[in-house]
Amino acid sequence: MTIPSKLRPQGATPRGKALIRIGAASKSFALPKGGRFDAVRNVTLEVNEGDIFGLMGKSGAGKSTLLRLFNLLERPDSGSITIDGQELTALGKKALRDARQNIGMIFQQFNLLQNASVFDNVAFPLRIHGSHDKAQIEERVRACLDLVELGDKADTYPAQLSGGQKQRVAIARALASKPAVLLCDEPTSALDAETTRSLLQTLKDVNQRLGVTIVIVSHELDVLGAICNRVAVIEDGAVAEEFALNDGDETPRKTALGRELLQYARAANASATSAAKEAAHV
Ligand SMILES: Nc1ncnc2c1ncn2[C@@H]1O[C@H](COP(=O)(O)OP(=O)(O)OP(=O)(O)O)[C@@H](O)[C@H]1O
Repeated sequence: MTIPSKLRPQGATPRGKALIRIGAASKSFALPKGGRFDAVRNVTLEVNEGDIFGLMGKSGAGKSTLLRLFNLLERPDSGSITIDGQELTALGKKALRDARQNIGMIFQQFNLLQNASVFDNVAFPLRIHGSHDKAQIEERVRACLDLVELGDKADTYPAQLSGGQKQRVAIARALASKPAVLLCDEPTSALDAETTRSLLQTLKDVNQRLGVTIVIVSHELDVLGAICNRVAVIEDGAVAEEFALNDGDETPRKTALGRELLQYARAANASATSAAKEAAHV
């Protein structure tokens, strides 16, 4: 897939620089019978520009809550959330709305507007952020739909699409405002294995060719092993360990999940290498 340069995020920082800083963030929820539950506990994390950063952990560990702190869908009780140099918790409503244009998000259940066409779903974030230039919206929506290979589906409605196609529309919508960051909450959990593979390839392309930094929550180790360069293992709302997938052989991992993930990453690497070799012989 070739991604035209006009789709590249504006103001992208050089690869390798810290783009996201979560500083000692905590989040608790009120329990129905009184008291509070600590879903995220004192998390400090850095995600570098160009990373595909995975948040892994058992069910209920706090992964989704942590991810939702990144764009203040959940506001932390304490701590800071800095994206592209802006501390989000310090921003007023309008400035936060603007800052969120730099942070796209996709969800397990796609969250598309059912009564709107594919075109209007992708145009939605542009229109609500005050873009009134029809020609510009048209150009941007078409470019985003081409990017996810759904250029021919602009006039169809979500109900007429497969799960994989719905998630592609969600990606196109998330990229419409040229964000530097894409947050993915269990993006492949509702998809079959083959559709998952092709969607992961799209996310890799978005990362490598557009330079979009990706943070992905998944309970599927094969998914994280196939696309992440760095991961954090979340246990009881805290970071149990954090590591780069390519330094796994040298450093013993602290957690069982960390060790298991490395096996998946090696398997993904081996299959990518053999696919490349096969392709080279064709
Ligand atoms: N809005 C909320 N109100 C009360 N408790 C919540 C709320 N959101 C999350 N929690 C609780 O916080 C904990 C962490 O939830 P979270 O969804 O972040 O976990 P997770 O690691 O993403 O789990 P899963 O993989 O099952 O989605 C859970 O015990 C959950 O019940």
